[in-house]
Amino acid sequence: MSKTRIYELAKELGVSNKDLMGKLQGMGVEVSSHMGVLDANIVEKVKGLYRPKVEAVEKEIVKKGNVDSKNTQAKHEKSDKPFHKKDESKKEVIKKEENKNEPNKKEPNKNEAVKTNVEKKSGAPKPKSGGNKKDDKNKKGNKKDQKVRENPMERRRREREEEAALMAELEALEAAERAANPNPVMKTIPETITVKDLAEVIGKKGSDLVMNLMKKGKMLTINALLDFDTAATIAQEYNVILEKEEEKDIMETVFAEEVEDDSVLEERPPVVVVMGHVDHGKTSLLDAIRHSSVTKGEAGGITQHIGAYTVQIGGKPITFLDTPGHEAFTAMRMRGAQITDIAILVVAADDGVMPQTVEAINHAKAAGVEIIVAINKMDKPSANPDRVKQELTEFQLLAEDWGGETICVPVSAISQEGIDTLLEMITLVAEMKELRANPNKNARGVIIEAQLDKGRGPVATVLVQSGTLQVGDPIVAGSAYGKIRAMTDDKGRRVKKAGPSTPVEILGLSEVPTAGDGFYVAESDKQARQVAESIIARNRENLIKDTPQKVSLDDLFSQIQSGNMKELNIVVKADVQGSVEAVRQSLERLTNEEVRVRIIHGGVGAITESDVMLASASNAIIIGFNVRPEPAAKAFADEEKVDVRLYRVIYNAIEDVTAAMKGMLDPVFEEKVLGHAEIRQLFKASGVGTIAGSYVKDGKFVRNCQVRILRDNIVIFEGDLESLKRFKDDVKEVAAGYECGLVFKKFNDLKEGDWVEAFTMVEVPR
Ligand SMILES: Nc1nc2c(ncn2[C@@H]2O[C@H](COP(=O)(O)OP(=O)(O)OP(=O)(O)O)[C@@H](O)[C@H]2O)c(=O)[nH]1
Repeated sequence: MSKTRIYELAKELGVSNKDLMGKLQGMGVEVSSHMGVLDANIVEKVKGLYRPKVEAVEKEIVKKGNVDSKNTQAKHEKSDKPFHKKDESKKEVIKKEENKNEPNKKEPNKNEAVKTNVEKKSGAPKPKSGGNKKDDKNKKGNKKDQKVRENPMERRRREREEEAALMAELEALEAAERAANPNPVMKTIPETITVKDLAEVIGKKGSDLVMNLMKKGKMLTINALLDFDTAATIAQEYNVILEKEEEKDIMETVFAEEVEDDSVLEERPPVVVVMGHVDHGKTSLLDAIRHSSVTKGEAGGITQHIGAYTVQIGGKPITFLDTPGHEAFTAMRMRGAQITDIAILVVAADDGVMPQTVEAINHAKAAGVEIIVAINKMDKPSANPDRVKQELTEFQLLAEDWGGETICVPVSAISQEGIDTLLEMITLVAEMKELRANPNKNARGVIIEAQLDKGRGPVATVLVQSGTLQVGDPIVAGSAYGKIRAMTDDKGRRVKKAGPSTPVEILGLSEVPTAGDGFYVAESDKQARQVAESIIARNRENLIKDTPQKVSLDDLFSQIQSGNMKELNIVVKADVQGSVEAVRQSLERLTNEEVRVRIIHGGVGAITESDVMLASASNAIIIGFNVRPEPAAKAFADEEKVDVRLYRVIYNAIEDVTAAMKGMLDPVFEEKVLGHAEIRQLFKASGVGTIAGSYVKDGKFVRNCQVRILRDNIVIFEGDLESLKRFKDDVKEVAAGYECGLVFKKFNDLKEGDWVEAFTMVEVPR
């Protein structure tokens, strides 16, 4: 019967001699040293004792999914198949499991462990046969016989061979691992991440990651926050490459353009503005409308004034903006607020179409707003509605009863005549326009007016455009933000909600917002504050960067080329109506396939702030004939970067616009001062004239430059330099600190002490 020494069996089982000897003693086998010899039946018993533990550990690993069952089986059957990394982890577990039983035991080195495992599974150090278990068992028996017969030399050689074979297997294992995972996994994470979340990203258990970090000397809890770089370094170990998530612009989140599905849209009331010439009855009409609804039983108040109000007509609400006039309307538009659906154009029946009526028409048209004409003061004996209708035809507003499409309603704000009809017409037009909005979402809208109330703080009237505004909503409007503390409707009643087209007064903003600013409901108070802060920062930047340039003749061509410009809007102001019409016709005729030239407003008189406002809101240029901008309008145009061109001859304006459209405007020249010289002595030379002996004080004088001569700071001559001399010679240039002789073209009336300024005209890029 074959005999096995204790140390040989210990090696075969991958346990320490001490461990094995302990086990043997427990079995009642007498052992004195690790050189002791064991009978085969004892060896089998010992192996039987160790096997369940090994198998249990293996089963556990399979259960954990660390080893796929197929692989395990294959490995039990085919020991010549290359190892997988998973086997390695299994070996680690086996080792740990065994070490647990014997805490003092030194861990065998990696290769030994691998070897032991191979031996355990195959029953032979490195069998090359792919035979069945039975065969293996037989071989095992042979091997033991062989071991017993081996002399120490042979044994060492065999061990070296086994080791080499195992090393080769290890290498193969690593290669297989690399082949199985050729590319690292890419994942994105935010700027910071908790250990737990990072574990999830790299597909590990949080506790495992904590352990790993601990081994590296980093004592972190599962909820500890890691910065991106630390997280990336850790992830790399797991073959995961991390990238930083792009920070989503909070402004984009809040201001994202709304694309609404048709199914979520519901009918909303129209928003109406009243416009017209001064004294034609805008305010009276708004009062009459409000009054008519109050007398029809609407409780509350005429007294309450919140910048907008809603009236009910046949159960259908209409919202009126309480600030009449096209300036207020365009000022809002200039700030980007498009809130009006319908404009009521008030024309006094006894006065007819007047300059501001024309402005109102053009402002409304430029905004693409539907116009309903209210022919007012019909109670007056001098009322002549037909004349009004006639005059309106000049502005492409043809009354319905004259075969056109413009609704004209004769009314009297004083006698209330026709007010009901006017309101009915508004609801009719609104229906035709199919005004709709989604009420079931966070609200958005516009600040209509705002002020600081001593007791209540910033108070703002807002018009909800979509969604439903609610008390408690975190709101942001320009640089103002806050949680809505309270809401009041136009009748002075406390309300909790306000849907589309509803005006309400709100409390709770951090500061007074600007009329025309949009308001948005944010996801949280924090987000509202962050957005407001971003807006403040952006405004600060804009102050430095300045307002963006609007369209100008100078860059018209490049804008046409880039496809940004499909329409050239122009406001024309002239000294007489004839010029306005002449210019309108000539300019509109320049329309070509690429650009439509559109005169959005034409009028007689100086260029006003209202003109600049319209131009700014409609991205238009202003052309003036024999008129100048009012001082305030000039400053306003500079501020708004509106291009204002002034001409005395219509032809020049047409020529400029034509050239601008073709990108062929004449180059622009700018004066550049070269230097100054003082005339110190005068000489007369026959055939030359007067030579001014001068001293160049600063800069330089060059041949053929232009000059202006100043006497007591008054320009007495401006023209060309005939010749520039140093002593008797003509020279190209004389620098500061040198004397020279100057001769001026066709000018000799000089005095000693006169100053000469040399300048040249240089072309500047447009
Ligand atoms: N007879 C008569 N007078 C009217 C009517 N509507 C307004 N008025 C008078 O016309 C004058 C001007 O009316 P407002 O309502 O102030 O006109 P407005 O267009 O608001 O004027 P501004 O605010 O200055 O632009 C007032 O004296 C009104 O009493 C009307 O239907 N009939």
